[in-house]
Amino acid sequence: MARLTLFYHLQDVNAEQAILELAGAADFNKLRSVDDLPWIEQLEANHVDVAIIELSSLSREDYLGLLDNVALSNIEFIFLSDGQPNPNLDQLMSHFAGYHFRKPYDMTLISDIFADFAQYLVSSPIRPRPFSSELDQYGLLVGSSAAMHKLYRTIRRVSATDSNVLIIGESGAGKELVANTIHLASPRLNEPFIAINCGALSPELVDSELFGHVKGAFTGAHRDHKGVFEQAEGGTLFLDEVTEMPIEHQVKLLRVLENSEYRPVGGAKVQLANVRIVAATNRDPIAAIEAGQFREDLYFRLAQFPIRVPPLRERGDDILGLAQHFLAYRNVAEKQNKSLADDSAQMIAAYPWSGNVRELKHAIERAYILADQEILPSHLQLPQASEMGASGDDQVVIPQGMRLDDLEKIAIYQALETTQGNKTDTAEQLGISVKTLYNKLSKYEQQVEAGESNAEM
Ligand SMILES: Nc1ncnc2c1ncn2[C@@H]1O[C@H](COP(=O)(O)OP(=O)(O)OP(=O)(O)O)[C@@H](O)[C@H]1O
Repeated sequence: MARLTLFYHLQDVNAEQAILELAGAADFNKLRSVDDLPWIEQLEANHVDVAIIELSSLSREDYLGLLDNVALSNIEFIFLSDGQPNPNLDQLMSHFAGYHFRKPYDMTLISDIFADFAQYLVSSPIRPRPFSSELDQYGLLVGSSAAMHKLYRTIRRVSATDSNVLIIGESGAGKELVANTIHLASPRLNEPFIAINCGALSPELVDSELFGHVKGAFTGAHRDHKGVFEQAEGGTLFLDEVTEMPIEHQVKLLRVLENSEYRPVGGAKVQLANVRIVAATNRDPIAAIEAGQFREDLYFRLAQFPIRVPPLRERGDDILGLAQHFLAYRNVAEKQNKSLADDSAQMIAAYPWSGNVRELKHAIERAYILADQEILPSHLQLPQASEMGASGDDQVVIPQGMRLDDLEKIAIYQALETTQGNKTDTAEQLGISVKTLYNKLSKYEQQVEAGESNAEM
């Protein structure tokens, strides 16, 4: 196995010496930054696994150079600073699940973190096997790449606390799985996990959905109704697509996050919420604030601990690994043994995937339905790069005797792809309500996971 490389860019010579002598650093080749080249360029030019960077100040230029820089996305970062507030570094941390330590540095901790990195940064090549998955799993998340292991470690750390968490990631990257995994890894795991989609709350009922109502509070309130804060009492409340909540309603969330108090509609008594909040967005929250769609004060309340979910395209061998994983689960559920042809595996590995794991999952599901035994490239129906984004010729060849519900599933997956995972647009395109779409998607997930795809009559 090749040795891992530790890049260091440090100004404090004593700290530099202490870091190089750490036991945890022993397994790394060491690469010192040179003075006459910006350190980001040096990182881009070398194969680096871990970078420890001491910054008296992180410039705006550095921040932009780091942000969404695919070349750097698989590097584990540790930033060291003198502790002076630095907005660029703060913003960077809201996108990166990296470490930031302030002076005086805890060398034992840094050594442990190096050792932790060394243990996980070993990538094992995936040998495609049709009937079993080879990927590591943490909670509900599957993946063996360095990017996923970094995510697992972040989740493990945040789960032990009661901080609010803001999960930032592209559509379909696995934000809900991350939220659910945080709950499962937290001391609240035996209490409820309640998820709501903030973009799908009906404007008239938003108070009632969040805080509940008492019987007779308004026309149609025939009995008491528990809002999501009460349903999640003692557990975790997942606020999905939080930036999609109309801005005028966001203040309602802010109030309850500030003092934990809420009052059901029509109720006389104020209730106290004991709920851990995990929120998610597929937008850049800073951009949403700048665009006037997201309250800055709510952002700061929610983002006590920001977590970035790596997009699928940054997960290396996990891409083919996930394809195998979804296929293996489907085979077990259907009691079949369909396999991926070699050229299909190559096609999956080489395909320019977006950030969306759902897209890959759907491609496998669709191909599974279309293939009799061996999944050929034509079954995958992956648009050529030149066709991506264009409407193209989307004809699906429907095998004879295909079940109506499979046909419906293909139509839903296809529509989700054309809308890039936007559920409101998908529902509209298909002529169904967003709620129906959610119900159908959650049924498909349960079918695959519980192995019941053929059980319904
Ligand atoms: N690491 C993973 N391992 C296994 N399945 C995954 C992983 N990440 C995502 N998925 C699958 O991809 C789909 C999308 O995941 P999820 O709903 O958590 O994403 P999301 O980011 O919350 O999506 P959206 O932006 O639409 O709300 C689900 O079917 C989920 O099971």
